[in-house]
Amino acid sequence: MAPAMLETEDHTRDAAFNKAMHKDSSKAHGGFSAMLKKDKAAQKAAVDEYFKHWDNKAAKDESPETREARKAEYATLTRHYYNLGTDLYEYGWGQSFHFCRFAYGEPFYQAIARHEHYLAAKIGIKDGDNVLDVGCGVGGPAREIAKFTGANITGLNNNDYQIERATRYAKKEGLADQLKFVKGDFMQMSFPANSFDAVYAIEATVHAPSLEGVYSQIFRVLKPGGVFGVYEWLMTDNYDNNNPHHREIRLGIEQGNGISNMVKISEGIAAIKAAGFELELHEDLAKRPDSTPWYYPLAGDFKMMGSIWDFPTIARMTWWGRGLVHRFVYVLEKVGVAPQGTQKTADSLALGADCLVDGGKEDLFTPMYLMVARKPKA
Ligand SMILES: CC(C)=CCC[C@@H](C)[C@H]1CC[C@H]2C3=C(CC[C@]12C)[C@@]1(C)CC[C@H](O)C[C@@H]1CC3
Repeated sequence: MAPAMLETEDHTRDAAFNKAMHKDSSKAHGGFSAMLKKDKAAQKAAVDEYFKHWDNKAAKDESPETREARKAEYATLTRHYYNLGTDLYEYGWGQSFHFCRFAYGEPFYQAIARHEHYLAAKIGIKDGDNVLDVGCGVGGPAREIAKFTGANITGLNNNDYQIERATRYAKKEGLADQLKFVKGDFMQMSFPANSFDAVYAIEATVHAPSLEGVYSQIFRVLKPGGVFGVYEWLMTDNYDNNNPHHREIRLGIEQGNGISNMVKISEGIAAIKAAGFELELHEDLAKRPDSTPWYYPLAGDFKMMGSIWDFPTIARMTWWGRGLVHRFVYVLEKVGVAPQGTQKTADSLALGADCLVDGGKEDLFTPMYLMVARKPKA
């Protein structure tokens, strides 16, 4: 396989765009209020840049060239996806941008935290360890794992706005000494070789144009003998790219979630081995016989709700909850309160959500393929 092309990094340009679009909205209390404080022209530029990859590009017409064009601009595509989606994520989901398993009767945020603890335990993070979180979002998992293990965690992220939010939350929770957040492209990390005791990535490395590329970077910065743990987004091996329905699901997930190139489980396993790791454990956690599937909140299934206190969270994710907010956003956009493109972003997230649920129900997709891999000592 040809090595993935890397996009040239320009942190000054990205910082200027962040300032222009988000202004001081990273200080806003919640996602919804932050959403209304953007610069309209900059937001339009982000919308145009993101949707040029998806508009009028139907699954049935997908060609290797369209995929290559997305892969070539993976960093810009993902950065703008999160410029547009972060506030909606926080409003709808909270500060840990990932799915999780649900035990019987388990409340939503408890299950989210347990999923983070599980990964930290599987890779054996200890008090005082120097740990890297690859693609850290607004730092929900890093804060939880720092509290759970006592480790010092560096969060790597390609989006300045998320770094601002993550830094603010860490400070607010008194974790500033244990956590730091660094801007950068995970395909070309600037950390020295052999610098971390452990590395984890929670539903983030799927944004890479090549899993082998990002796993190789992780291998380089991990100390010999160190462990990498990942929850990977992968199409299952039931996925058939020649089946138009399967393809629509995969493309809907990619568009709704800022992904340039999602691959199958077999390719994920091959990539981690090709990067040099010894794969100690791999398992699709979505296949565990849980009574409540990982996608239930997105499917808005109240019957599966673990606690009555989850009602507002789940309600926001039902088709009517989403519909209500999206209509509200439409009106705000029309009267000029919300920036142009907010509605388009919300619609695209909703399409992605429906495809995630279908992908989960039809066993074509998993957001929790667990791999635990070690960098050999010599
Ligand atoms: C993109 C990757 C790799 C991981 C993020 C996983 C999840 C946290 C998101 C996937 C789909 C997202 C949606 C929302 C929140 C975050 C996700 C579940 C919303 C519920 C946010 C509120 C909107 O009105 C609807 C969104 C649907 C999709």
